[in-house]
Amino acid sequence: MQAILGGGISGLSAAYYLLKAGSKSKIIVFESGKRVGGWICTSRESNGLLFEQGPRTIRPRFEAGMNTLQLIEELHISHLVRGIPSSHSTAKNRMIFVKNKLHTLPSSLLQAFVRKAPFSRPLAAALLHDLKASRKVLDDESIYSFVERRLGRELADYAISPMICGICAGDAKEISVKFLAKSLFEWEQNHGSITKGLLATAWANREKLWTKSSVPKPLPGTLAYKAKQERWSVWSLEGGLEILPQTMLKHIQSGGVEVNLNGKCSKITFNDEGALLTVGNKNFHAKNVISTVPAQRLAPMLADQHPMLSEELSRIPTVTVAVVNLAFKGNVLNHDAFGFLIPPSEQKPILGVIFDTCSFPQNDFTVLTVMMGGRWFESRLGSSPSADNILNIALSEIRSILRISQEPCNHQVSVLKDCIPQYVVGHHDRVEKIRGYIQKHKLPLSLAGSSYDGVGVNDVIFSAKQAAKINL
Ligand SMILES: Cc1cc2nc3c(=O)[nH]c(=O)nc-3n(C[C@H](O)[C@H](O)[C@H](O)COP(=O)(O)OP(=O)(O)OC[C@H]3O[C@@H](n4cnc5c(N)ncnc54)[C@H](O)[C@@H]3O)c2cc1C
Ligand SMILES: C=Cc1c2[nH]c(c1C)Cc1[nH]c(c(CCC(=O)O)c1C)Cc1[nH]c(c(C)c1CCC(=O)O)Cc1[nH]c(c(C)c1C=C)C2
Repeated sequence: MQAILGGGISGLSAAYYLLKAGSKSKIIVFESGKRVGGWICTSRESNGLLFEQGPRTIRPRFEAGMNTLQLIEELHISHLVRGIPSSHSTAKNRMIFVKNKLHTLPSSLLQAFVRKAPFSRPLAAALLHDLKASRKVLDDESIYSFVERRLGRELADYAISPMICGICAGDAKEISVKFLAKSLFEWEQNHGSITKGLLATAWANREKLWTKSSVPKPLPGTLAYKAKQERWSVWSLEGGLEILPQTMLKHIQSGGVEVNLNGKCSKITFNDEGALLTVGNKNFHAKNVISTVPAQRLAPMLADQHPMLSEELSRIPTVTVAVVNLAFKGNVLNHDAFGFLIPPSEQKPILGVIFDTCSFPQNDFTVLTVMMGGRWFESRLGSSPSADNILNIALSEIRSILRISQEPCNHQVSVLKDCIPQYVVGHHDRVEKIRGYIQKHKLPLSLAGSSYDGVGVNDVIFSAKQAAKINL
């Protein structure tokens, strides 16, 4: 038997790819909760409105993005895909709230040469800063410190810090530069500055500019091809993103995969035949295990037999995010944008707001999602804020920032406990050490999911595909 821990999108994807590759063993997915999908969760209100609790948009680009689109095709749900072209207002308008004002961030190369508040200089001037700053030889550092050193403090405060909030609800002063800017960091380490590294790379690749790129090109007729032709910035699914795990569940079950809901795994003991899993009060023998549960959940399962591995896994932290979905009758927004983020230096109780219906309209309603907490959950919201408390903070902030005085017709408050891993300084080395330990001890265990190689939906599906390949 091949065991998969976790029935989120990565666990389901692992089962899907094992099945697709023709695995002959019985495949069992163990999911501790009573539903599959993990953080992908869409709810439908009684008046038909859709609320997304977790992810709502997926990027189509790069190998992992194209892979997800291929998966969508294989699941026969391409007709539900709604792409947002990069010319759309929500792709162009991403805002930050600084000093009591909303500012649209530059979204084109041209705009980088013009001064735009809250920046005191055009963004392109940061390149001069980079050329003047001396190289600092380091193994890793925080993305905030890297950007502050090389490009200046304003970029670190007003571009990078909110962006890190908008991806992992984390503090840029703690998150590794390798999370988002690995190439830029390497350019400094190898060439002395980002600019010199960029020029050296462009020069080294000058011939490839006119020949075939190494990134696979989508084939005509595929969804990835359509995404490229139509220049999608992001896409979603008509009816909500949860259709993806639901469709996948039906597909893998019809292929013979067993999905055990309420199947919390509490212990893994490796032996000569593979692994013995303790799930509730039952034991299961597996030839190998693909874990897609958060590293901190896997850690206690291995503590008795592999304390060092368990210790390293438990050092990958997570944060909790409070999500408030709000719906209003009519259009209550004065902005046509993706939404806005608030840099942590502003010390506001919310992280940002997504203007859902600007991207995907829902009849005559405005749907907004307010995100709160993250790395600052306890310090800004307290240790266990009530749902009413969270709702009131969200409403008071959107009243003051967006000037919305109308009461919402629908609302939903959710606290997503430990939902996003934090790739803090040293994360890449830690993951290497963890995988090195597994390899050295020849454990029949593969790791996938958001704790290791990327936190987006594309990343985790791709990580599950890689894990399935190893386990064939
Ligand atoms: C608020 C929010 C917004 C997001 N927005 C975006 C976005 O816009 N775009 C994007 O690409 N990504 C986004 N993401 C990230 C994306 O949602 C995640 O990367 C992805 O859903 C993670 O899937 P997973 O299967 O790896 O993990 P999970 O969804 O965490 O699934 C793991 C599963 O394991 C189960 N489990 C835990 N412990 C055990 C155990 N002991 N035994 C058995 N099962 C167990 C859990 O119940 C869970 O179902 C967002 C995430 C959040 C939280
Ligand atoms: C404030 C909290 C959060 C918001 N979104 C997320 C959190 C934790 C989660 C999230 N958003 C994105 C990703 C990564 C997807 C990927 O492909 O890797 C995750 C895990 C996408 C995203 N959303 C915003 C940005 C800048 C990004 C990065 C990629 C991209 O450019 O598309 C913007 C944004 N996110 C949030 C808000 C309020 C917001 C506003 C502009 C919320």
